[in-house]
Amino acid sequence: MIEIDGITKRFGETLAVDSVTMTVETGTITVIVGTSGSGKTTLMRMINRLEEPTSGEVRINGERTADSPPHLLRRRIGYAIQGHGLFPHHTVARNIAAVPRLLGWDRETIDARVDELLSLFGMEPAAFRSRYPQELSGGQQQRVGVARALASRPDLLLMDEPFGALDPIIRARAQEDLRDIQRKLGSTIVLVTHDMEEAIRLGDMVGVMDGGRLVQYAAPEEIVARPATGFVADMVGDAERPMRLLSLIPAAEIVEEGRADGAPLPRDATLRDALSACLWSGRDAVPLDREGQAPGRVTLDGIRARAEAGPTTEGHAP
Ligand SMILES: Nc1ncnc2c1ncn2[C@@H]1O[C@H](COP(=O)(O)OP(=O)(O)OP(=O)(O)O)[C@@H](O)[C@H]1O
Repeated sequence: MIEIDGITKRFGETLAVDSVTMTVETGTITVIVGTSGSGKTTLMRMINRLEEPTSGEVRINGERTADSPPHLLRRRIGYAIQGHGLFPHHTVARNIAAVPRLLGWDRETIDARVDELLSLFGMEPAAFRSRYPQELSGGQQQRVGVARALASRPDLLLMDEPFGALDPIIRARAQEDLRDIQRKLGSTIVLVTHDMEEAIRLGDMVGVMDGGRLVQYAAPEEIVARPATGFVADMVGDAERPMRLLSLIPAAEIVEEGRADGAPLPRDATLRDALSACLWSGRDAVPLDREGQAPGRVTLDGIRARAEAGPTTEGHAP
C-alpha cells in the first residue's frame, strides 16, 4: 500500500502540488489525470524522490520513503516514461535486464525473466532478444520500455504518459495489454495522463488534479456518475465525446462491399448502433441494409478510423 500524506511541492512562487492525500492499494492501477501544469508529474515524481516534497510524506508498505536513500528506493520502484527511454546501443534483452543486473541477479535468473516478460508482451523471445531498439516498431519499443520497468518485480511501477507517443489504434491495444499484464503479475501501478478516457478505461481508481489539488479521488464509475467539480465534469464530457460523435454519424457513411454474419442493421443505423452490434455479437463486422442493393458491411476497423477522423463531415458537430 502506498500512502501519500499531505504532500506539497513549491517551486518558488508556484504551488505545483497542494497538500495531496491519497492511498493506493497494492495490486491496483491508479491513474492521475489532469490538464497540463496541474501538478500530476510532480506528484508522481515525489513518490520515487525524483522531487523532494516541500512538506508531507510518502509511505510504501508503512516505510517512509524519506528514510530510504533515493537510489535504493528507485530500484524498488519501476519508472516508465513517454518515449520509453530505451538505451539505443543495448539489445532488447540488455535493456530489460538493466535493473536486475544492477541488483546483481545471476545470469540464468535474468535470462529467464527477460524471456518471461517478452512472452508476456507477445514478443517471441528468440526473435526479439538480440534486436536493437531501432529495429522495433513504436509499439514494440513501448512494450520493451514497460517490460524493463517491470523486470525486477518492483513494489510499484510509475508510468508518466506511457502511451502519449503512440497513435490512437496502437494506444488502445497497449492499454489493454497493460491491463492484462498488470492483472497477471498483480503489479501496483500509478500512471499519469492528461487523457480522461485512458483514466476511465485503465484505472481501478482515478485521481483528478486541478491547479495542484486533488479534486476527486474515486472509482471511474463514480467519477463519471458524480463528478465532484465542474472541472471534473468537463473532463468527463470531453472523454465521452467520441461516443456522442458515433451516435451522430450514419453507418451508411462507411459501409463497404462484402458480407458479414448476422441480421442486417436497418439502413438508418448510426455508427454507435453498429459498434454496439459488433461488441454484443463479438464480431468484427456487421451487415447493413442498403437501399436497392445487397447488404454491405460495417467493420470495427472502419468505425474506429471514422471515430478518429473526428467531426470532419459537415453537419456532424459532436
Ligand atoms: N523544476 C521545476 N521548476 C519550477 N517549476 C516547475 C518545475 N517542475 C514543474 N514546475 C511547475 O509546477 C507546475 C506543475 O507541473 P507538472 O509538470 O507537475 O504538471 P503536469 O500536470 O504534469 O503537466 P504536464 O502534463 O504539462 O506535464 C507547473 O506550473 C510547472 O510549471
